[in-house]
Formats: sequence, C-alpha cells, structure tokens
Amino acid sequence: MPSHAPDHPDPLERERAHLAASRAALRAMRADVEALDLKDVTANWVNAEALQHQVDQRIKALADLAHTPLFFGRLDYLHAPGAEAAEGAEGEQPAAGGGSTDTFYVGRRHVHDADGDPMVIDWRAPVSQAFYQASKKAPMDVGLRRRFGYTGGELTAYEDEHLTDPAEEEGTGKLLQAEIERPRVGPMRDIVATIQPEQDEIVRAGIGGTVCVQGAPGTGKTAVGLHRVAYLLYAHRERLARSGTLVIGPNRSFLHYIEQVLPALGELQVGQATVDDLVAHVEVRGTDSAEAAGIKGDARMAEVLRRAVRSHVTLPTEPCVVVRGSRRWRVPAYELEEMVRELLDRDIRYGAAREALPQRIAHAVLVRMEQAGEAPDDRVQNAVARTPAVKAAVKAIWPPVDPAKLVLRLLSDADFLAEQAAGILDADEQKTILWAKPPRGVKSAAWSPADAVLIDEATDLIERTPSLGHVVLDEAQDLSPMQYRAVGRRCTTGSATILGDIAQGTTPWATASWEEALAHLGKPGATVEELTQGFRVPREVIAYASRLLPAVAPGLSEATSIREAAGDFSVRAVDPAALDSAVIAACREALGHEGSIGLIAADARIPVLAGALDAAGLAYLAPGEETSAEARLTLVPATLAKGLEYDYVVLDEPAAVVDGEPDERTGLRRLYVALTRAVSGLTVVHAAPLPEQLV
Ligand SMILES: Nc1ncnc2c1ncn2[C@@H]1O[C@H](COP(=O)(O)OP(=O)(O)OP(=O)(O)O)[C@@H](O)[C@H]1O
Repeated sequence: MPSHAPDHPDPLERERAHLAASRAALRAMRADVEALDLKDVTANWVNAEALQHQVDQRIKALADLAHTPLFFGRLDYLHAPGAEAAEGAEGEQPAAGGGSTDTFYVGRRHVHDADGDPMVIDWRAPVSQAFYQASKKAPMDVGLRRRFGYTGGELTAYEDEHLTDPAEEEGTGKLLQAEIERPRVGPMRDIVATIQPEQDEIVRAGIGGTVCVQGAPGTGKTAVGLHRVAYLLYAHRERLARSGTLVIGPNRSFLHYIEQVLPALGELQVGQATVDDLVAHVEVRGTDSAEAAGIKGDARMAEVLRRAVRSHVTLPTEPCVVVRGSRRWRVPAYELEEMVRELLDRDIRYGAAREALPQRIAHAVLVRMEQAGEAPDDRVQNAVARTPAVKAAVKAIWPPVDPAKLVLRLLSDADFLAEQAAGILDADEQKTILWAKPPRGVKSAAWSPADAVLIDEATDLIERTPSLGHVVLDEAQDLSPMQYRAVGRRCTTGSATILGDIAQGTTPWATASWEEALAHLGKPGATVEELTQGFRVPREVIAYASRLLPAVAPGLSEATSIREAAGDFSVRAVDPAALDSAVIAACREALGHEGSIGLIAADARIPVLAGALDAAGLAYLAPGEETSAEARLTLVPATLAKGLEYDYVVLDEPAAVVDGEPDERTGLRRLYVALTRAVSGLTVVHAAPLPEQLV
C-alpha cells in the first residue's frame, strides 16, 4: 500500500494524508468512468442505453459522500496475506497489489490508485474479515488494528489494538462506545465500522444455507440482515443479479426507516416489501376476527386449497374423437382416465398438467395414426392438440381455475367448503371462516390480508411462483404458517435469512418456535443462531422490560446491554385527570435532550394524544416520516413501534397498550416491544395500575 505522507512525524497527519489521497483516487476513478465514450463501444442504441445505465449506476456508486468516511479502519498484517485472501471471493475486487502489501485500509468500497494498487479495501473482501473477527485469542496474523474516529467528515482520532501484545488489555473501545451512543436522528444507519464478531459470522455465512437468528430487542438483527444482503451481493453479484434479492419487513414505516442502509453500503438493487405486498393479488379492504385469521393462516388450509383446486378435475366418461380429413380418431374414455390419473399422481402444478393434457391426448391420436400406417410428425401432434375436440375434452376434464374465484367460493359456499375441508377443519372452524354475507364477485369482496395469502397459495398450486436468490425476512415471529409458506415459495431455489424474536410476537398466531417456522418456510433444519448482546436499550430499561419475559416467552434469555451510559429511566404514576398533561410534560423534558423522541401509546389513545400535542403547540411526526434536527418528536401507535427506535421514549399508559390486544399474552408482548424502543431514556407515565408482571 503506497503511503502518501510517509515522512510526517504525526501519525494522525499521515492517516489524514492517506484519506486525502484516497479521495483524490476515488475522484479519478469517477472521472475515468465519466469520460467513457460509449459511442465507440456499442453497436446499437439498445446496447448503448443499457450500458449508459450501468455507467450511471457506477458513477453514482463512486460518489464521495462528504459525511460517510471513505475508510474506518486499518489492519497491519504481520505477513502479507496470500493473493486468494486479498482478491475478494467472486466480487469485483482487483488483486491487492500483487500480494506484497501488509497494510490495508478498510472502508465501504474499494478505491485504487492510478496504478491499480488498492488504497481502500471493501469491508466485504476476505482480507477485511480480520477487522471484525481478529481477537487477542485469535489474532489472525494481525499485528495492529486501528479504528478511526471522524467528526463531520474530518478524520480526528484513532484507536489502536495490538492484538499480539500480551500486555495490552482487551475491551470495548471508546470509538465503538461513541458510535453506539451517538444520538439517533433520521433513518437507520449502517454499522459497517462496528460489526461485532458474532454478528459478522451471520453476515458472512455462506449463500447456500438458510440462517435463522433469534435475538432480543436491539441485538442488531435488522442491521445484520441488511449487511448480510450487502455481503452476499458482493460475494455472489452475478448470481444474485439474475435471481434477485428481497428484504421483507412488517410494515411501510419500518421499510422507510431501513431503506437508506443498503444504498449507503452501495447497494441500490435490493427489493423491499411487506408480506402483504407479496400477496397483493386482490385489493384488501376487509379484516378478520382473530379466530378467523388464525384458521385462515393455519397450515391445514394449504391442504384444503390443494383439494379444492384438484376438485375441478373430472374423470372422463366420454371418448375424445378427433376428425382429420376424412378420418376419425377415437381415444377411449378409459385411456383418457389413465392419462388424468397419471397427471394427478405426479407432483406438478395444476396449470402445468392442464397444459400437458392436450399433448398427451394428441400423442394417443398419433399412435393410432402410426398404427394405421400414417407417418405423422410433431407438427401433426401440435395440430391435433389444438383441435376443437381436444380443447373441449380438456376443458371438461381439466378446466382453468381462477385462484381468487376459488377462494371466494370456498369462503361463501358452505357445501363446497364442507366437501374440501372434510376431515381437516371441523364444523365450527368452517363456520368461522365462512362469510356471513357472500360477496357478489372478486371485485366487490372485502378481502382480508389472510384471504390474500390464501389466494397466493392457490395461485402457486396452479402456477409455480418464481423464486429469488435470497430473501431476508425481518420480524419473522409474527407470520402465520400460511404466510411462511408464501415467503418460502419465493426462495425455494434460493436461501433465506430469518430474523426475529419470539418474545415480540404480537399476532395471535405468532410462531411458538423457530423450528416450526422454518418447517413452514420449507427450510427445515436450518441453523438457529442467538444474539444476546444489546446495542440499543440501556441496562436498567432492558432489565425492567425483561420482567415481562417469564409471561411472554418463558425460556428466552434476557438481553445484555453493552451501553455504558446508565440511561434515564422513570415510572410516573399520576391521577387519571392529569395523564395527558403529564405525558406532554414528559415529552417536553425529552425534547430538552439531543436526538429523536418517540411518544408510544395504545392505538386507541392516539387521537387524544394528538389533540393534546396540538393544544400544547408541540409538532409531531407519524412513524415512517423522517426525523430531523427540527422535527424530532414522533407519535407512535403501539402497533407500529416494532423494529423502530428513538433516543428518548415516553410510554403512555401501559395498561391501555395491553388492553388493545385480543389476549393478555399478546398484550404483554406488545408492551414488551414498546418498552424496548429507547436508546437513552424511557419515561413511563400511567394513571391505571401497571400490569402486575411489571410491578
Ligand atoms: N455492531 C453494532 N455497532 C453499532 N451499532 C449497532 C451494532 N449492532 C446493532 N447496532 C445498533 O443497535 C440498534 C438496534 O439494532 P437493530 O434495530 O438491528 O436491532 P434488532 O435486533 O432488529 O431490534 P428489534 O428486535 O427491536 O427489532 C440500531 O441502532 C443498530 O444500528
């Protein structure tokens, strides 16, 4: 690695010089791309267009963002690492200067100088891994690990660890502490500079296997999932560019919150969706009772649907007679029946079988023609398959099925449901999911989210859903078995990263175990990792929230907190008449601190609190709207708090949060989520008695 101010006596100045030189090199890389004249290399405008798009993307990726440091770490190896380590998997990384260098600057992207020698190495390259993994116990041939501190884009500090020096103590450095305790304003940030060893292992796990992560609130599950996508895109760019990657989150506000992380890591091509988006075959306007949603989300519905789809097949009783020229060819009913039975036995989609049947019938006709001494070719078979007689036979035996109409019929025709669900759903269950008043058609039906999932399942029974290369499913604990199946069929030929916390499951059908969830996803036996080190919630606050654990998820371990600052924590009991004003007062106090503030309350309390905030002249945002230095207060309905975080949280009336859910366990879990959103301080304000588990 060339050093650009090798002689300066001050090491900080030498590092600054390397930063300046790296930025200059990045500018030169960008200028090179901008100067490309595409006219010379492309034969036609379609190519030119596609290439220009690629070039534009590359120019964007090469932008030097003033507030994202170009590198955040440095590794001095004791020996130059081998070329295979330096070159970076299948990524676009060029070789590291012929393998002769032993100092590497680790950053968000690769930068090289005019000779092609690396100035900054991508954090995802193999040679960078020691930055995250090396320890006193296993130094990985690293003599020095240096972390850099920045203030407003300026390199202002560094911190060294001499991993092979027995006299030096190991501990969490100041820069890491400062990064974790930095006030949170704006969207979620990347954590590339401070990924911890146990997180790094998940981030860099191979693309072949599905990884499931159970982690207490604030242990970095979301962060790890996003960095894993960035890593996989680096290590398997071509493969994933073809097959695609997708991040699935619980709702829009959550997706808004995380949407900047991947672009900050240079990845612009990752899809983001909620489960509802995936299955948006119909417009969802209705809701289900918890009971009905539970049954509709149960895996048994898959079998009901399978039967219902296949119930459309009618075994033939008539022969199929094809007329060609002066001759009539007759395929008898028993032979048609054999074909149909064979297709039913094979594990292929209803639609694929429906497409195969005319060819089978035509083939039978061809065999007869040959037996009669004719010499028909493939074209004749195709022509026969398209004759009215064959088409009519197929329509009678194997008619097209519309998935939405099928589900509509199941939910409105009691006899049809009874037939398809016999031995699977009992009479009460059938009654629970039947519509009281059947809608007139697919368009006018008040479909619920669970209905849309049923339609998705039916769609897949008819035609295979295309699979992506990798899917990250966040807040996975909340999905119903049928939703897991919907996600699973989108990564049948790919792998998945499943992130969640059983204790935060707030749907009545939330999964009881990861083994179960993974089985529904079609990834049984995937490894389950646990993260317990908490980066968000202060120690006192997590201890308070963890009082709920025995009630909401017995057996799960309490998170630790690596935050050194004790955090502000208070619980205030007030008179019912003074509740709103006490909440407003707590918000004002919180606004006295730096950073974002979340006022979390039961959904039913939101209108009242919105009024109180207006009356007090306090401006507030809705979740998903970006906080900024000017607008720092967000009014958060408890049902949207999941996955989000605020520096200071004011929690309004816990009892109301619990009462907002259909059952106590779900209510306490909702409260557990609300109690674990705070980074620096939590104020609980209540007039009603607190749930006994908290006292
Ligand atoms: N290694 C790390 N270095 C710095 N910050 C980190 C690290 N890991 C996680 N964090 C921070 O901790 C906070 C919590 O992370 P994240 O939201 O990913 O946790 P989570 O496990 O998904 O939480 P929840 O269960 O509440 O959804 C975020 O602000 C994240 O940036």
